[in-house]
Amino acid sequence: MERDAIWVGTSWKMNKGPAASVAAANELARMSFPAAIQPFVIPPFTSLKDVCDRLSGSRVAVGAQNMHWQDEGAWTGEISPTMISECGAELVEIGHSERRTYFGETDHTVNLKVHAALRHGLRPLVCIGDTADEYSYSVTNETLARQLKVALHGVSEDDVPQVLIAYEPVWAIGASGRPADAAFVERTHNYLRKVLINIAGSSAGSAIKLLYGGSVTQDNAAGYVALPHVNGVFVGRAAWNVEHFQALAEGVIA
Ligand SMILES: O=C(COP(=O)(O)O)[C@@H](O)CO
Repeated sequence: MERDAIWVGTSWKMNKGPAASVAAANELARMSFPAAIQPFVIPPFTSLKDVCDRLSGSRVAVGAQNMHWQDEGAWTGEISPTMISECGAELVEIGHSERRTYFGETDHTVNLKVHAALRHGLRPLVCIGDTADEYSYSVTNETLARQLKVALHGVSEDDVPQVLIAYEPVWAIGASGRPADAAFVERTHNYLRKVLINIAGSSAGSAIKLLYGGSVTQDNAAGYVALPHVNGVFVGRAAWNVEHFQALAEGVIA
């Protein structure tokens, strides 16, 4: 993975069964992406191994959408870091707002998962974000600082640069969301960088990749990436079609 690359990725969320995932992965494997871009896709668990196999040796990194923090055990329905590694994934998404809102993910479990991912050589992609209420009460920064501090608690300075952070306002995600305006993203990412430097020190805190997500499209992606401290975008709906994904990735640096 290119150290200074701009990260452009998509989670397919609960879309694409095994056949559709394999077809998409085959298309992605044939595509080229600008050298400055680090593309990644995050398929559902049922397709993880197939997608990893098809994209192995390509420029597209593959991740899982969630995981448990234990290596094994009586945790019905869960997937462990060892299972994810064995599939060939390099990344794991942790703490997406849909998991926090509907499946009981907490700052504490996010922290356990970050440590587990790093122990297993997986790159954690930690999602943080303020709710619409928090935004309207102007406590966005307080919420994000808390989420970041707990997520990275106990992570060594050496490991911190492995972590990717996606700032995704909950009010910006999905069909009912509205994209955050660029000035707000700029202010918020500046603040996040300061918090990261405060947590991890200047060198490690500056090295962490900070992505923006929430209603990113081909029209607005380049505007976000042009902002200071925005090192990429994490995209949902606008990148589920692989040709749209490629176009969005190319457009980010056009
Ligand atoms: O949830 C995300 C953004 O979804 P959009 O459909 O782009 O609003 C982000 O985590 C990518 O999955």
